[in-house]
Amino acid sequence: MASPAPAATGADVRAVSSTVGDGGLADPLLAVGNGGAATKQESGAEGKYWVPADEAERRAATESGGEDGRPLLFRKYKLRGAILHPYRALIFVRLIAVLLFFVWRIRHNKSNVMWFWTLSVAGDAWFGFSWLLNQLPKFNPIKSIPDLCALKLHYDLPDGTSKLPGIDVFVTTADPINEPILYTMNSILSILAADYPVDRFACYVSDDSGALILYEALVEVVKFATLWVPFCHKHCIEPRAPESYFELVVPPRIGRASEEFVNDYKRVQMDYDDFKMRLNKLSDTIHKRSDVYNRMRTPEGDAQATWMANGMQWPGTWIDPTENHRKGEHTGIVKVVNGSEVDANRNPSFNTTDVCLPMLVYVSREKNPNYDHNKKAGALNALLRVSALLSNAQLIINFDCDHYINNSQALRAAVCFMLDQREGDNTAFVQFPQRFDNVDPTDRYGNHNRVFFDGTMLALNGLQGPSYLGTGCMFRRIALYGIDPPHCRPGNITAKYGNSTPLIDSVSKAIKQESSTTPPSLDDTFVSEMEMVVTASYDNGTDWGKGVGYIYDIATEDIVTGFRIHGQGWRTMYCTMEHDAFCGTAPINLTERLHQIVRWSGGSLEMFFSHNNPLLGGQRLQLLQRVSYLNMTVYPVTSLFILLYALCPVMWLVPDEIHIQRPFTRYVVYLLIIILMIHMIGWLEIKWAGVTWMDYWRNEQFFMIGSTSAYPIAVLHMAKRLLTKKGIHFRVTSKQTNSNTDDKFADLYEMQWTPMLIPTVFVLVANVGAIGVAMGKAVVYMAVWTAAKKVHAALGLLFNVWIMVLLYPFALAIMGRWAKRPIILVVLLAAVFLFFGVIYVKVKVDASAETNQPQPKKSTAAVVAAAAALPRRTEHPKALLLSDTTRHQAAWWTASEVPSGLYNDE
Ligand SMILES: O=c1ccn([C@@H]2O[C@H](COP(=O)(O)OP(=O)(O)O[C@H]3O[C@H](CO)[C@@H](O)[C@H](O)[C@H]3O)[C@@H](O)[C@H]2O)c(=O)[nH]1
Ligand SMILES: [Mn+2]
Repeated sequence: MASPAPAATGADVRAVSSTVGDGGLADPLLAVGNGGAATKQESGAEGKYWVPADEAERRAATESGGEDGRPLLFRKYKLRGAILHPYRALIFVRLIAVLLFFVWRIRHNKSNVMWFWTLSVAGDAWFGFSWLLNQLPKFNPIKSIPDLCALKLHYDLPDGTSKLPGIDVFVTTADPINEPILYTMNSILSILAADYPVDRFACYVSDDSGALILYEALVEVVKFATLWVPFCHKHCIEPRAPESYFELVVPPRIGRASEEFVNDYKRVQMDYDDFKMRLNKLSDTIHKRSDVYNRMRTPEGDAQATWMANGMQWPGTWIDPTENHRKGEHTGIVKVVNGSEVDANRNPSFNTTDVCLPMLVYVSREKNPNYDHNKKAGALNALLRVSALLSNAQLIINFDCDHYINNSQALRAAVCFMLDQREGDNTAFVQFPQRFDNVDPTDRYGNHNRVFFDGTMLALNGLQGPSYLGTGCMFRRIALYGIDPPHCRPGNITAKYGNSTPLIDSVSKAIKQESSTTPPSLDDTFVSEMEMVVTASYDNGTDWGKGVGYIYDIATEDIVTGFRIHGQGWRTMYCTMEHDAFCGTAPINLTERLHQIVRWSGGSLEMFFSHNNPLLGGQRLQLLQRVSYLNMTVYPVTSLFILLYALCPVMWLVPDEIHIQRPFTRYVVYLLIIILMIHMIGWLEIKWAGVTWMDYWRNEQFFMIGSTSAYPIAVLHMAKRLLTKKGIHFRVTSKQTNSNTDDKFADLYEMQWTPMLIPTVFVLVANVGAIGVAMGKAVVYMAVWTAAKKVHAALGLLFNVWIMVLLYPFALAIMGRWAKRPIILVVLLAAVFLFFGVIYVKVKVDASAETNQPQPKKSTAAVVAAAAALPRRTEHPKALLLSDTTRHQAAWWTASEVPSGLYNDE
């Protein structure tokens, strides 16, 4: 787990010694992990479970000098037979077991509540099916490790120049408040300082808020970058996002570090503090300046404009919003922030010629209330077009504004896959895992989602490749243009790119891989062309958002964009690095996190009910790749069954006894076998994925929380969309932290109630209450129960407790600040159990006093058991969240039928 301490030490060592310039990839077997202790453990796992898979290819390449003289730039590893064979065998055996179990249930259709029995068998079938969807694509995990040394050897020329391909880096931001400017600027600084030839990459920032403050912040970034970038290059600084660097690194002292480094460090740190101060003051500066100009130049009664430093009115949104100058309604803006000239005088002491910065471009596409802006996908497509005109790089990488480059070698790592002799030309994108540095140490809401990133995606890497996950993904430009991969012999280009002739020309240039070596001159005609391609109406009548660019009409553009690309026959690669490539922020507030999950799971369902349905679309999808997309689009449905089972304990309120499945003992034995098997498979997955039990467990817990809140809401949204045609609103995840406190994790304790949380509260209360009642029952009936009944009751209770344990992070969440002392929860729970127990005993004793009939009507414990019967996690669609190892076990939910038989069978 990403604990700040070991990371700090690592960064410190790197900064001081200046020796690690290759991102720590010298040993390819150390390719996964995030530093410190975790790395040690994981690298051990690597050596143990992974073996080279491409020795023959490498030999052939060496002998022949390569098919076309191009080098092999990554290494492939497969799972060692000692773990792969048992893993596959277990999956097979479990499949048989689940089928037998299912047949057995059908043949023993004994229940006195037949509708419940039928429902539970339907649930059984669904869980079994969705477990298969999740499990099958993991049959052959493959790890690919970039070979940075080989890349250097072949593409960096001895004269200091380079043959590396061009990269256009995209950053999207939508809101300067919810997405704090400081984070965005840090992300941009890490990009500008990345280890890549400065004339070969450019950074494009999309600002969907159209605010002057963001543009002026970029101007400040350029000023600070002229110091920061050479400092990073000179001392091999990691990470190259200054905020994280200064936070993680112990300030160097003379004696431990060279005097030169200490002096440079101090100077840059001071300059960084100044830079932050200027950023903080920007809002004020703009206000004051605008007041002055408005007083001087705005006639009485006219709208109060917002003014730029050069004395011109800002074309975007104004502080006092007015027609054509408000959020959602303003003209398009494209501005090259730094051009090519940089103030070289600012770094006289760094003795380096490396003062140039990559081109930095500010883009705010036109907003017009009469058009759908297609959220992030629309913003990215606008960047695609502007960059096509300006630099037209062959490769593109996009970042959310809160994700920075954590390993300066990351761009090079991705390029290794794109240029490799074997599959390079057919590789459409290289996806990196998402890592986060603001997550609480115990990762209460499973934000790290390691099971998904390190397990599921690695498995897909053995098929056609990982899906596109949003941020930290490098694309081949032509793959985004809807063009077929070379192995499919692309035909004529029929896609409609709109009516910008320079843009259409740039497409043919991109196909021929001609990058423009001479940047276009930014004259008026050219600037208006750039503004034309970011107008709100540009997409009309074109294929943008359909077959070209990032796909529209869905809450999650990522999964569906990746799907379309895979469907055309492209392959993709997954790249993990020992020192994490990128790092970002995740919502550690439960409500914020659940909103994110609603968007992801809602987007998945939207995809299922669209023409991008994995059963219909994607001609060239490999079978198992298709299965994995199917899994990613249907998994939220599972939550409906889970919710139903989790609510079963309310049955203790019903006086009649319920029998769903008999004979009971045999039933429980079958169930336990199936459950045990799913965890054995999970255990093997943990091993090969190099994740911890804690990651696995958090995944289970959060799947349960989501299944009783966010996923059912997504299903409702989908139903609404089918009826009303209105999609899910893209609610930008708030990255604001509670600034009134010093506590880095204050957001964790901020409880924000939303209706979505009600079902989970209900499930929690039902289960806690049921345990209390079960305890009461034990007091009343212990003396009359047979041994078998006691065992059954204990089993029921166990299941019930299991649900409670799964919902533990939720219980902490609703305690708000009180959760800082979890002991309060323990005491509270004990009190509630006692309360329900006492009430039960009291009611029962009173009732038997009246009727003199002490026999229990129905087993609480059994009912309780029902609750426990949950199926487990499913796959997260967009991965971000879900788990996936074992998913649905028919078994678990079947446990819900425990109530049926508890006291009646046998
Ligand atoms: O109208 C919009 C809405 C969003 N964004 C940007 O989109 C990115 C992602 O938005 P965020 O609210 O942070 O979503 P997350 O849930 O954190 O993002 C995850 O999920 C998204 C899909 O739902 C992916 O696109 C992201 O890459 C992935 O990190 C941010 O940079 C936003 O600025 C825009 O540019 N314009
Ligand atoms: Mn985000």
